[in-house]
Amino acid sequence: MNTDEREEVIDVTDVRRVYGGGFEAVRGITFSVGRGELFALLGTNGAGKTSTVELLEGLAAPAAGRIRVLGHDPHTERAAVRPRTGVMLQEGGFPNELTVAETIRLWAGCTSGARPATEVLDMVGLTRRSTIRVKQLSGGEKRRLDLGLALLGRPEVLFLDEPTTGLDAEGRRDTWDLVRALREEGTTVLMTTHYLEEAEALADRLAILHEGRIAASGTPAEVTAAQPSRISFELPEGFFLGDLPPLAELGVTGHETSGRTVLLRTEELQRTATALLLWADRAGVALRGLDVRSASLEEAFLRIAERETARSRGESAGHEAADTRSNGTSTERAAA
Ligand SMILES: Nc1ncnc2c1ncn2[C@@H]1O[C@H](COP(=O)(O)OP(=O)(O)OP(=O)(O)O)[C@@H](O)[C@H]1O
Repeated sequence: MNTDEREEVIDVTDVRRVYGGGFEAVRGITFSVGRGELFALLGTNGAGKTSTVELLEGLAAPAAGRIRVLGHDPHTERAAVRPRTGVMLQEGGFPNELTVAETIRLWAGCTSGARPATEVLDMVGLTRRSTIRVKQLSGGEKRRLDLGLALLGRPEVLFLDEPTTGLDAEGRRDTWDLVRALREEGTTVLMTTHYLEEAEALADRLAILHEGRIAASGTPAEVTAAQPSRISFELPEGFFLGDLPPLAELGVTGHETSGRTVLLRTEELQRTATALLLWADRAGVALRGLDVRSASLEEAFLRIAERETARSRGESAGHEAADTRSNGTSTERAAA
């Protein structure tokens, strides 16, 4: 999409969220989502995903920063935003005694321009479960009902908080297909997920949150391209690692060996792979089990989480050291 044409449907600038006890769960995040885009928020447990989504849904006001959804403040102008958005929370909370169809009709009664219940049931694959009481649904079926309710009002913007948690593989694929179809129709989707293959499959862009801050963002390809690629192979019989050309000259930034299997990491995949294959050719050997691949989103995620955890440990160690220096005499006195 040409950036000049891009219509920002969700616009978040330097937003913070502080809970009652003073804990800062969201520490100054900035991102935007264009119309028809699917944006995924990723992060380890407690990174601040739900805290962020709740702000976008207008359920709470940010402690600082600015949020616009469809051009409005979702908290103070909730009446303008809410009818145009669909929300699937992590915990649905339906009346247990109603059937699936009754639940949809009840919600439809409060939704202007609601889709017919039969259409919603079909979209989320619950047609054959329509007369079942909600309390008898499986966890995955409840997630589908949740999604159906979020879709009732034909939302322009859809917030999905872990939409496929608890779904089996088939249910997850069905949900992906549905989300893709909605995006094709122009729905803007912001979702959180713990499934990195889900983000890789669906997201146009994503952000990885860590301790309330955005640690990485971009298209899935951009986020993974920033991580080293991997080349693995078996060392030919009679050869040792030292027989390869110097690894640094091959552009290798790290390596591991396990038995005869060698794993090389490189940020210059083409150069390293070419040099390795030329070497094998000249040496007249075959590299068995040769596997050349870019980092997956999962690898990128794990490396970013490791890096950020190390950084925050380093920062807190630095602060402790600074505290010790500033209180140095008292520590020394205590030790004395
Ligand atoms: N009501 C609350 N009061 C105080 N702290 C809270 C509250 N809700 C969440 N937190 C804290 O805020 C941080 C972020 O929580 P949040 O639920 O946003 O994370 P998350 O990324 O959605 O995690 P998960 O993947 O586990 O759902 C956590 O440390 C959590 O303990």
